[in-house]
Amino acid sequence: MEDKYDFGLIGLGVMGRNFILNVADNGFSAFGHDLDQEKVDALKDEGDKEHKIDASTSIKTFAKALKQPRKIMLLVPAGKIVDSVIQSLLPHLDRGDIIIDGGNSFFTDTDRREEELQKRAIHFFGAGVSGGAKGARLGPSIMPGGSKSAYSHIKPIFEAVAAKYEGEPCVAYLGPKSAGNYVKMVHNGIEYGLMQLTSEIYDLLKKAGDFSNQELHDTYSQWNEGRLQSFLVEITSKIFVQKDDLNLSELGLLDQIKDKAKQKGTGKWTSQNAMDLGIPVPSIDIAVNMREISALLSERTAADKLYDRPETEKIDKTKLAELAEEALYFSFIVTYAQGLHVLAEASKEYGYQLDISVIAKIWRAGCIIRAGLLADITEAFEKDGDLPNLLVSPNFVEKVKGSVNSARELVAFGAKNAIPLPGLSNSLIYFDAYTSTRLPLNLIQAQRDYFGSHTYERLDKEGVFHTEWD
Ligand SMILES: NC(=O)C1=CN([C@@H]2O[C@H](COP(=O)(O)OP(=O)(O)OC[C@H]3O[C@@H](n4cnc5c(N)ncnc54)[C@H](OP(=O)(O)O)[C@@H]3O)[C@@H](O)[C@H]2O)C=CC1
Ligand SMILES: O=C(CO)[C@H](O)[C@H](O)COP(=O)(O)O
Repeated sequence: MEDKYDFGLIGLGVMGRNFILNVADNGFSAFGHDLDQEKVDALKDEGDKEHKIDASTSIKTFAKALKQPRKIMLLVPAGKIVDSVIQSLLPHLDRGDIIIDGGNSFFTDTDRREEELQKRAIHFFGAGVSGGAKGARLGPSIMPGGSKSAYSHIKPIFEAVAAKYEGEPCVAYLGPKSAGNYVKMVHNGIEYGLMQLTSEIYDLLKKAGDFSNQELHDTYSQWNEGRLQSFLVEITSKIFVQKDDLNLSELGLLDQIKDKAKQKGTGKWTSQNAMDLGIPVPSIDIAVNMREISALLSERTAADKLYDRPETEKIDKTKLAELAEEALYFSFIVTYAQGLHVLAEASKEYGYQLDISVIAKIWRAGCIIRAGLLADITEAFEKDGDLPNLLVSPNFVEKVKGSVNSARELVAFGAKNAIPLPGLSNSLIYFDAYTSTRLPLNLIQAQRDYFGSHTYERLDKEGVFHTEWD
């Protein structure tokens, strides 16, 4: 028994290799498996006196090497590969063993897998991991969901390897079934929204303020020292001054990167599922749309030739940076608000029993959307766990009031000067609509009843009404 390993990891790619090294750094013995001999050999080479690590291309050897109940994490590409890895593992597992899918799997796949494995008395966790390669190596945020009783077996390992925020590990049991995968999916939806916002503000600063890459670096670095402090603002500041390895021109690397953004699906799934739940997330929707529009590069180039655009007015650099900081702060708040709103609704719909303050807490460090704001968000939901929307939190009303007008000014400027600010615009539209007692959708109800007898409700009388409009 002593020779057996505490933890097993399948898929020794970007995330898996780093995660298993992190586990070994924290004093747990760990055994890896990948079909690629080179990756297996590279991991074996990491073993030394302090790190008990081994690996094999044989799934049987891998399973035999693990202590029971086996704790096996998968960090393989989402989709059919996860099913095929589970199938290849099953003949070598015993009742009570635990499989943890750490990848970005779609949440209904996780529910299906959990149900199937339950029949064989195997516990299954969907545990989203965020933080990229560096996070996996040095401390990610981990979002586990699954069987509460089985969580006690993996808790010590996850708490040891997770990022720490003021000493607290950025991992917590989130809820049953696919709760962990779902939360990670929405994390990524918010990630899409924040990335879109930081990108369009970069465009605005360049076009309206003639900011150089060095000035963009200085501005984002300065923002990162203040209330916009976040991983994404920090890395963006660094990206602006990254030199080009290929040195093909005088320009920095960023200026040579094609403006076609790829996507693996988690942002789109967030939008699709939010729509199924009836929760609006326009700041995330538009971020997905913008990646889609960006992919139409040749069509965009052809269309560009057909239309003139107005000459861009210029704004004083200091003034523009001030407006942009306020607008970005406003739209970051709105984007988190939308993501958290989806989580609250999904919790009811799917029975996840999510505690939003705990989710905000474990996002404060380690993950891609970590930000100073998350400490304030945690506090808001600790005060009121049933908060329907961050925008109505007493902690946030003054922050929003103090920044929304800059968003208005820039959205108007962008529209007039043909600089697309879609994330900012959608955040503002969402805010204005969500905070309006009366919207013109009474007219839509009238139209529906006019052409389809769909009925309507009245302000002045209870009940459902239909009018013979003609
Ligand atoms: N990269 C990132 O920043 C993040 C990724 N994720 C998620 O984590 C998961 C893994 O991502 P990532 O590490 O980037 O992916 P990689 O492609 O880098 O790694 C996946 C590894 O799994 C191996 N693999 C594939 N099929 C099998 C199999 N049947 N048996 C054993 N090993 C197999 C692959 O081998 P081979 O290459 O030879 O096929 C590869 O080594 C994905 O779901 C991803 O979405 C989550 C957070 C961040
Ligand atoms: O999960 C992640 C970080 O938290 C991945 O980095 C993310 O999946 C990247 O997504 P996409 O390729 O769609 O931009």
